[in-house]
Amino acid sequence: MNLSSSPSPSSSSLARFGWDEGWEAEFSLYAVQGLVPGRVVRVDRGLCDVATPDGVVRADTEFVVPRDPMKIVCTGDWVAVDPEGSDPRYVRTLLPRRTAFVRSTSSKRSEGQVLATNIDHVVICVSLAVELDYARIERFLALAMSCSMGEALLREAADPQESGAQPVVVLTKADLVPDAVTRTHLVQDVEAGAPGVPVLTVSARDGDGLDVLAAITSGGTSVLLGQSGAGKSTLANALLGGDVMDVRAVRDADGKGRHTTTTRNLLALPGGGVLIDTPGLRGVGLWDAGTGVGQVFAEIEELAGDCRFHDCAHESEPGCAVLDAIGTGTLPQRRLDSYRKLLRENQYILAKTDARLRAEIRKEWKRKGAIGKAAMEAKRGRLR
Ligand SMILES: Nc1nc2c(ncn2[C@@H]2O[C@H](COP(=O)(O)OP(=O)(O)OP(=O)(O)O)[C@@H](O)[C@H]2O)c(=O)[nH]1
Ligand SMILES: [Zn+2]
Repeated sequence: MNLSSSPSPSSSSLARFGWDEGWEAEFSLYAVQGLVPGRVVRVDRGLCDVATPDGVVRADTEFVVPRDPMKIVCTGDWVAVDPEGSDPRYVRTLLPRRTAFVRSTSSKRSEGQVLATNIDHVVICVSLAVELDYARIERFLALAMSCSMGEALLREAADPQESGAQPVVVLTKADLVPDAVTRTHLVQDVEAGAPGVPVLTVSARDGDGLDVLAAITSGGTSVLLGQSGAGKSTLANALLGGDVMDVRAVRDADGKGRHTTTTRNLLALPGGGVLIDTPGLRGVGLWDAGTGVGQVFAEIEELAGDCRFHDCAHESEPGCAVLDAIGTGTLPQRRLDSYRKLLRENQYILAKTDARLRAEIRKEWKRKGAIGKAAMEAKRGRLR
């Protein structure tokens, strides 16, 4: 194996973990210092497993422990570690994140928990075994959108062209809806509530639609979100195919055989692309995306408190503290634009959720009405 500290020849093995020209450019500063690039596949108690051109190595995060909990080394991060020879290796720096999946830990705006970083696709899994819950799908979509906005917070010098994570809705267990026309209607229903978001049906059982999903996940890093029982693990296994063994073999490449029993939270997919599955992401449904806006843009909400008008829209109002901050340069225009975009998206989702909710309630009434009518008729029949 090539153990050269120059990233160009040795980092080609990192391509399967998502290494690209952008990361190479970000890393060049550390390459000249002889550091080795790698992607964090697992974190626990101040240590992490890092996939490097030398195989998976254990590294200590002591030198990169930040005050800010949002900057704690996380699964999905790209880092620079010591070259081989130092034991233990240390994580020397964290490359700027492209996206971050953040969960607010409380209703206070200060604390956030980073669940996974550098995600390109948020795959929202929805089971066709039960009736579609549109409000829930929309909550997951809001979450996916907040992931793309995480970048604005964590990467001040972000390229505005970078769009962040893309959501995709996968209707799982499609084999349970054998009628193609019904399946198409269900897809159209979900599409109507999620403009611009791809919606597909997949059956892990008979393999239908798996190729379409695999094509999406083959580029970049994906996470699977969804209710318990939505079929995430089954889909992950289907995407990983027989390559799970191969992944283990790579893990042993550090030759020390110390961590062979631990699980990884980041896996290279055999068809290309990377899958992140962390326990933290599993419970993400508890997160309220609506409150996320104020947390991600806390400084804007704080400024807004000083606006002359209570309901200031920060457009052209006199005495607007937000616009003042733009004027003096303390608040970047890009931040305000991102804030407005997310607020708009949130309002749109909330409005839609309410409409859906009303439709659901109406449907439930009708259903109950029908049951009541049937029961009445049955009773009458018996009396006759
Ligand atoms: N009919 C059918 N059943 C499926 C399919 N995929 C998964 N299932 C079943 O759905 C159930 C739940 O699947 P899981 O993959 O464990 O769901 P999960 O989302 O990982 O659930 P948690 O681990 O609780 O988050 C299991 O009994 C699976 O066998 C499918 O394509 N068709
Ligand atoms: Zn204002």
